[in-house]
Amino acid sequence: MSDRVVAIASDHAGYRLKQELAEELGKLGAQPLDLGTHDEESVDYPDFGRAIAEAIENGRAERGVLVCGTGIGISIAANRNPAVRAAPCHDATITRLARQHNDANVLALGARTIGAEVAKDCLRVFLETPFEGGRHERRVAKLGNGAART
Ligand SMILES: O=C(CO)[C@H](O)[C@H](O)[C@H](O)COP(=O)(O)O
Repeated sequence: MSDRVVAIASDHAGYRLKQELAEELGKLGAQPLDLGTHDEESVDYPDFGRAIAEAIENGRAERGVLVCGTGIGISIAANRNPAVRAAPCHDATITRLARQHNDANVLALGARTIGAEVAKDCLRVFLETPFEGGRHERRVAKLGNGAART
């Protein structure tokens, strides 16, 4: 994989896993763009979902990774931006399908619901799996998202 920019962000619950995944991104050949949070002090996940969405929308990052306690709240926040297709994932299989069928451009993970090794598996699959296109192209187009396919 080339050194594409992948934005990464979390709330307090996801902070530690976010740090591990930022390091993992480098090992996978991507360039992490860390949009916070920067410690475990309590913060609000919508602020970080929005930050990732803006980075995708304005082209600062090609993809995004979000971590909160469950991956749910922060993905809901990111998905309010039409440039984003954020998928909350809990294993490699669902992550693969999120790329192949949904062309997900943001991976959302729950630091309180999955372990670090599973999260790293999800990250690798998220980066390596191409969108299948074909029948899925039409369906993704109907989502109305304007983001480029990557
Ligand atoms: O999972 C989350 C949102 O879907 C958040 O990361 C938090 O874990 C959740 O909102 C609970 O927050 P807390 O203040 O850490 O109890």
